[in-house]
Amino acid sequence: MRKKVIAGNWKMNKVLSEANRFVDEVKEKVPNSEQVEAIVCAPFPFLASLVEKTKGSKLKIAAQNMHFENDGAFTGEVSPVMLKDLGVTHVVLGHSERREYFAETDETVNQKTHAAFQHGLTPIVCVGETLEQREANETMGLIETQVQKALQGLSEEQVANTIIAYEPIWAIGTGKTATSEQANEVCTHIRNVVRELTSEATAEQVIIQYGGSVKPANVDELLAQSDIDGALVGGASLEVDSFLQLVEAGAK
Ligand SMILES: O=C[C@H](O)COP(=O)(O)O
Repeated sequence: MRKKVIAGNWKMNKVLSEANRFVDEVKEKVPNSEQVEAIVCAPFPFLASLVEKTKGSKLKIAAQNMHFENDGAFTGEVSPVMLKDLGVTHVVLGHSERREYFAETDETVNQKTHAAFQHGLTPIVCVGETLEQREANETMGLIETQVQKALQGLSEEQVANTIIAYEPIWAIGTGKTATSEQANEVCTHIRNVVRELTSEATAEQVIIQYGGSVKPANVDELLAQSDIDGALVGGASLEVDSFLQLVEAGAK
Protein backbone atom coordinates (compact mmCIF):
# COMPACT_ATOMS: atom_id res chain seq x y z
CA MET A 1 0.00 0.00 0.00
CA ARG A 2 1.22 3.49 -0.82
CA LYS A 3 1.87 5.80 2.13
CA LYS A 4 0.10 9.15 2.37
CA VAL A 5 2.16 12.31 1.94
CA ILE A 6 0.79 15.48 3.53
CA ALA A 7 2.70 18.59 2.51
CA GLY A 8 1.91 22.01 3.93
CA ASN A 9 2.79 24.75 1.46
CA TRP A 10 3.08 27.96 3.43
CA LYS A 11 3.56 30.04 0.28
CA MET A 12 4.73 33.60 1.18
CA ASN A 13 3.52 33.58 4.78
CA LYS A 14 4.97 33.76 8.31
CA VAL A 15 8.15 35.30 9.72
CA LEU A 16 11.02 33.27 11.12
CA SER A 17 9.85 33.30 14.75
CA GLU A 18 6.41 32.00 13.71
CA ALA A 19 7.93 29.35 11.48
CA ASN A 20 10.21 28.16 14.27
CA ARG A 21 7.34 28.02 16.77
CA PHE A 22 5.17 26.05 14.37
CA VAL A 23 7.86 23.46 13.70
CA ASP A 24 8.85 23.13 17.38
CA GLU A 25 5.25 22.25 18.17
CA VAL A 26 4.45 20.07 15.20
CA LYS A 27 7.62 17.96 15.15
CA GLU A 28 6.77 16.46 18.55
CA LYS A 29 3.29 15.49 17.44
CA VAL A 30 3.74 14.00 13.97
CA PRO A 31 2.43 10.44 14.28
CA ASN A 32 5.15 7.84 14.43
CA SER A 33 3.67 5.88 11.55
CA GLU A 34 5.11 4.48 8.34
CA GLN A 35 1.74 5.23 6.72
CA VAL A 36 2.24 8.97 6.58
CA GLU A 37 4.95 11.45 5.67
CA ALA A 38 4.63 15.07 6.82
CA ILE A 39 6.39 17.88 5.00
CA VAL A 40 6.49 21.64 5.50
CA CYS A 41 7.26 23.64 2.34
CA ALA A 42 8.72 26.85 3.70
CA PRO A 43 10.07 30.12 2.25
CA PHE A 44 13.83 30.10 1.58
CA PRO A 45 14.90 32.29 4.55
CA PHE A 46 13.47 29.78 7.05
CA LEU A 47 14.91 26.60 5.59
CA ALA A 48 18.24 26.41 7.46
CA SER A 49 16.59 26.97 10.82
CA LEU A 50 13.72 24.54 10.17
CA VAL A 51 16.04 21.79 8.92
CA GLU A 52 18.17 22.19 12.04
CA LYS A 53 15.10 22.01 14.29
CA THR A 54 13.67 18.92 12.61
CA LYS A 55 16.85 16.81 12.67
CA GLY A 56 15.95 13.39 14.02
CA SER A 57 12.20 14.06 13.76
CA LYS A 58 9.69 12.72 11.25
CA LEU A 59 8.89 16.17 9.89
CA LYS A 60 10.58 16.93 6.57
CA ILE A 61 11.37 20.37 5.16
CA ALA A 62 10.84 21.34 1.52
CA ALA A 63 11.55 24.40 -0.59
CA GLN A 64 8.80 25.92 -2.72
CA ASN A 65 10.92 26.40 -5.85
CA MET A 66 14.52 26.38 -7.07
CA HIS A 67 16.61 27.12 -10.17
CA PHE A 68 17.78 24.20 -12.32
CA GLU A 69 21.43 25.32 -12.55
CA ASN A 70 23.95 24.40 -9.86
CA ASP A 71 25.41 27.92 -9.60
CA GLY A 72 26.14 31.02 -11.65
CA ALA A 73 24.96 34.52 -12.47
CA PHE A 74 21.27 34.15 -11.61
CA THR A 75 20.59 37.00 -9.19
CA GLY A 76 17.89 36.20 -6.69
CA GLU A 77 17.78 32.49 -7.44
CA VAL A 78 18.46 29.47 -5.23
CA SER A 79 20.11 26.32 -6.57
CA PRO A 80 19.51 22.63 -5.88
CA VAL A 81 23.06 22.42 -4.53
CA MET A 82 22.22 25.02 -1.90
CA LEU A 83 19.03 23.22 -0.89
CA LYS A 84 20.73 19.85 -0.62
CA ASP A 85 23.59 21.34 1.39
CA LEU A 86 21.07 22.73 3.90
CA GLY A 87 19.43 19.33 4.36
CA VAL A 88 16.20 20.08 2.54
CA THR A 89 14.62 16.82 1.29
CA HIS A 90 11.84 17.91 -1.11
CA VAL A 91 11.13 20.76 -3.49
CA VAL A 92 7.82 21.93 -4.96
CA LEU A 93 8.14 22.50 -8.71
CA GLY A 94 5.76 24.09 -11.19
CA HIS A 95 3.17 25.30 -8.70
CA SER A 96 0.41 27.09 -10.63
CA GLU A 97 1.34 30.36 -8.89
CA ARG A 98 4.89 30.01 -10.26
CA ARG A 99 3.51 29.19 -13.70
CA GLU A 100 1.13 32.16 -13.62
CA TYR A 101 3.23 34.89 -11.99
CA PHE A 102 6.81 33.82 -12.67
CA ALA A 103 6.69 32.42 -16.20
CA GLU A 104 7.37 28.83 -15.16
CA THR A 105 6.81 26.51 -18.13
CA ASP A 106 6.55 22.77 -18.66
CA GLU A 107 10.12 22.94 -20.00
CA THR A 108 11.59 24.66 -16.93
CA VAL A 109 9.64 22.31 -14.68
CA ASN A 110 11.25 19.40 -16.53
CA GLN A 111 14.74 20.94 -16.18
CA LYS A 112 14.14 21.49 -12.48
CA THR A 113 12.83 17.95 -12.00
CA HIS A 114 16.04 16.55 -13.51
CA ALA A 115 18.11 18.90 -11.34
CA ALA A 116 16.25 17.80 -8.21
CA PHE A 117 17.09 14.13 -8.83
CA GLN A 118 20.70 14.95 -9.69
CA HIS A 119 21.03 16.39 -6.20
CA GLY A 120 18.99 13.85 -4.27
CA LEU A 121 15.94 16.06 -3.74
CA THR A 122 12.44 14.65 -4.16
CA PRO A 123 10.38 16.81 -6.54
CA ILE A 124 6.73 17.55 -5.86
CA VAL A 125 5.58 18.40 -9.38
CA CYS A 126 2.34 20.38 -9.62
CA VAL A 127 -0.12 20.14 -12.47
CA GLY A 128 -3.65 21.48 -12.85
CA GLU A 129 -6.18 23.18 -15.06
CA THR A 130 -7.96 26.54 -14.94
CA LEU A 131 -11.73 26.79 -14.66
CA GLU A 132 -11.94 27.81 -18.33
CA GLN A 133 -9.95 24.74 -19.35
CA ARG A 134 -12.20 22.50 -17.24
CA GLU A 135 -15.34 24.02 -18.71
CA ALA A 136 -13.93 23.55 -22.22
CA ASN A 137 -13.36 19.86 -21.47
CA GLU A 138 -9.60 20.25 -21.77
CA THR A 139 -8.64 18.96 -18.33
CA MET A 140 -7.53 15.43 -19.19
CA GLY A 141 -5.53 16.43 -22.29
CA LEU A 142 -3.84 19.30 -20.50
CA ILE A 143 -2.92 17.22 -17.45
CA GLU A 144 -1.54 14.50 -19.71
CA THR A 145 0.70 17.03 -21.49
CA GLN A 146 1.87 18.60 -18.21
CA VAL A 147 2.74 15.21 -16.72
CA GLN A 148 4.47 13.91 -19.84
CA LYS A 149 6.56 17.07 -20.21
CA ALA A 150 7.50 17.25 -16.54
CA LEU A 151 8.69 13.64 -16.52
CA GLN A 152 10.37 13.66 -19.93
CA GLY A 153 13.79 11.98 -19.91
CA LEU A 154 13.60 10.71 -16.33
CA SER A 155 14.55 7.13 -15.58
CA GLU A 156 11.79 4.81 -14.48
CA GLU A 157 13.19 4.83 -10.95
CA GLN A 158 13.10 8.63 -10.91
CA VAL A 159 9.50 8.67 -12.12
CA ALA A 160 8.61 6.21 -9.35
CA ASN A 161 10.12 8.60 -6.82
CA THR A 162 8.43 11.74 -8.12
CA ILE A 163 5.48 13.11 -6.17
CA ILE A 164 2.83 14.52 -8.51
CA ALA A 165 0.38 17.04 -7.08
CA TYR A 166 -2.88 17.57 -8.93
CA GLU A 167 -4.12 21.06 -8.09
CA PRO A 168 -7.07 22.40 -10.08
CA ILE A 169 -6.35 26.12 -10.16
CA TRP A 170 -9.99 27.00 -9.60
CA ALA A 171 -9.90 25.17 -6.26
CA ILE A 172 -6.76 26.83 -4.87
CA GLY A 173 -7.45 29.23 -2.02
CA THR A 174 -11.05 29.63 -3.16
CA GLY A 175 -12.77 27.35 -0.69
CA LYS A 176 -14.09 25.44 -3.74
CA THR A 177 -12.73 21.93 -3.33
CA ALA A 178 -13.04 19.61 -6.27
CA THR A 179 -15.43 16.85 -5.26
CA SER A 180 -13.53 13.76 -4.20
CA GLU A 181 -14.80 12.05 -7.37
CA GLN A 182 -13.56 14.90 -9.60
CA ALA A 183 -10.19 14.88 -7.85
CA ASN A 184 -9.85 11.13 -8.04
CA GLU A 185 -10.84 11.00 -11.70
CA VAL A 186 -7.89 13.22 -12.61
CA CYS A 187 -5.50 11.45 -10.22
CA THR A 188 -6.45 8.12 -11.84
CA HIS A 189 -5.76 9.68 -15.23
CA ILE A 190 -2.32 10.82 -14.01
CA ARG A 191 -1.55 7.28 -12.84
CA ASN A 192 -2.61 5.96 -16.26
CA VAL A 193 -0.30 8.46 -17.96
CA VAL A 194 2.56 7.29 -15.73
CA ARG A 195 1.65 3.67 -16.55
CA GLU A 196 1.87 4.38 -20.28
CA LEU A 197 5.21 6.14 -19.85
CA THR A 198 6.73 3.47 -17.63
CA SER A 199 5.20 0.31 -16.22
CA GLU A 200 2.46 -1.05 -14.00
CA ALA A 201 4.84 -1.31 -11.07
CA THR A 202 5.96 2.32 -11.34
CA ALA A 203 2.40 3.56 -11.80
CA GLU A 204 1.41 1.71 -8.63
CA GLN A 205 4.32 3.22 -6.73
CA VAL A 206 4.09 6.88 -7.70
CA ILE A 207 2.56 9.18 -5.07
CA ILE A 208 -0.21 11.45 -6.40
CA GLN A 209 -1.47 14.23 -4.15
CA TYR A 210 -4.55 16.39 -4.47
CA GLY A 211 -4.37 20.09 -3.62
CA GLY A 212 -7.01 22.83 -3.55
CA SER A 213 -8.85 23.94 -0.39
CA VAL A 214 -8.01 20.74 1.50
CA LYS A 215 -8.96 21.09 5.16
CA PRO A 216 -9.69 18.83 8.14
CA ALA A 217 -13.39 18.69 7.16
CA ASN A 218 -12.79 17.21 3.70
CA VAL A 219 -9.46 15.42 3.96
CA ASP A 220 -10.81 11.99 5.00
CA GLU A 221 -13.06 11.74 1.98
CA LEU A 222 -10.29 12.84 -0.38
CA LEU A 223 -7.72 10.43 1.09
CA ALA A 224 -10.23 7.56 0.89
CA GLN A 225 -10.16 7.76 -2.92
CA SER A 226 -8.33 5.04 -4.81
CA ASP A 227 -5.70 7.25 -6.48
CA ILE A 228 -5.23 10.10 -3.99
CA ASP A 229 -2.14 9.46 -1.89
CA GLY A 230 -1.94 12.67 0.04
CA ALA A 231 -2.49 16.39 -0.07
CA LEU A 232 -0.62 19.57 -0.92
CA VAL A 233 -2.20 22.09 1.40
CA GLY A 234 -2.00 25.87 1.47
CA GLY A 235 -4.29 27.75 3.86
CA ALA A 236 -5.03 24.88 6.24
CA SER A 237 -1.32 24.19 6.74
CA LEU A 238 -0.65 27.55 8.37
CA GLU A 239 -2.11 26.64 11.77
CA VAL A 240 -0.58 23.91 13.90
CA ASP A 241 -3.88 22.27 14.81
CA SER A 242 -5.30 21.99 11.33
CA PHE A 243 -1.98 20.84 9.85
CA LEU A 244 -1.71 18.14 12.49
CA GLN A 245 -5.29 17.03 11.86
CA LEU A 246 -4.43 16.60 8.18
CA VAL A 247 -1.32 14.60 9.00
CA GLU A 248 -3.27 12.43 11.43
CA ALA A 249 -5.87 11.79 8.71
CA GLY A 250 -3.03 10.49 6.55
CA ALA A 251 -1.96 8.06 9.27
CA LYS A 252 -5.42 6.46 9.62
O1 LIG B 1 0.06 24.38 -2.66
C1 LIG B 1 -1.07 24.39 -2.17
C2 LIG B 1 -2.22 24.72 -2.96
O2 LIG B 1 -1.99 25.79 -3.81
C3 LIG B 1 -3.52 24.73 -2.26
O3 LIG B 1 -3.78 25.90 -1.53
P1 LIG B 1 -5.09 25.97 -0.61
O4 LIG B 1 -5.06 24.75 0.25
O5 LIG B 1 -4.95 27.25 0.17
O6 LIG B 1 -6.25 25.96 -1.55
